[in-house]
Amino acid sequence: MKLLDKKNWQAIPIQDCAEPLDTLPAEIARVEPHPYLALGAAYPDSTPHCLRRGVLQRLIRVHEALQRRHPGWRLRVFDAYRPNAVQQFMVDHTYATMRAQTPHASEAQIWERVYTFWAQPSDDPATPPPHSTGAAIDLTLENAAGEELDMGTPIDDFSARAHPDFFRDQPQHADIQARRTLLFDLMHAEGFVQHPAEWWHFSYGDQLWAWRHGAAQAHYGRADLI
Ligand SMILES: C[C@@H](N)C(=O)N[C@H](C)C(=O)O
Ligand SMILES: [Zn+2]
Repeated sequence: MKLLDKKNWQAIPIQDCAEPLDTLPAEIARVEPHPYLALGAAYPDSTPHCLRRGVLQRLIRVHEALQRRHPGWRLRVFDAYRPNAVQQFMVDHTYATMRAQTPHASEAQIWERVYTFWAQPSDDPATPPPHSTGAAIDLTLENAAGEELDMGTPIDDFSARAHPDFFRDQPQHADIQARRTLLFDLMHAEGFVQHPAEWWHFSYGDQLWAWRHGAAQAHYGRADLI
């Protein structure tokens, strides 16, 4: 299952608007400890809990809209800014995990699976992995009791169940599909686009956004280069 053709979106030109990275406010919940820090990823000059200013402003409006619909509920951020070195670390980690879990699979089969869910690490400023732009975010919802809602899979579940519409024709899981649809609708209303293979990944203004949005240019390139 290859859902993204890199040729389609990584060729889109980037005109970076040079907004700074801003830290997520306390009212938006975070997955703690940060999952990639916990795995040993290094962030020597940065924190994963930040986004480009305009992207964060949109996310705060999403959060306010969620609270109008469901008082006390909060967005819960799993990952936001991710330098290219961390992208490489997580791709290597996922390859090693899949290698151990499927010893009979070929290298090509495993890489195909890895790159269904991860963008290719790249040092080329013309092809930044989405999270390295500070314009992409992985997130879910929590209720007023601070409990993470059941979205059908955890974030970074690398299976077909991660597909946003996986539960759409399963009436017994209508509650899960309704929560996925709620997250999508709230994010979409603020201009975010969703990754076609992952219910939890959204972005605004990066190349993937431009491709899915039909825009001629992306607004955000690698955040460490501005
Ligand atoms: C795997 C997930 N956490 C993720 O962020 N995937 C996208 C496609 C990425 O690597 O940018
Ligand atoms: Zn993501």
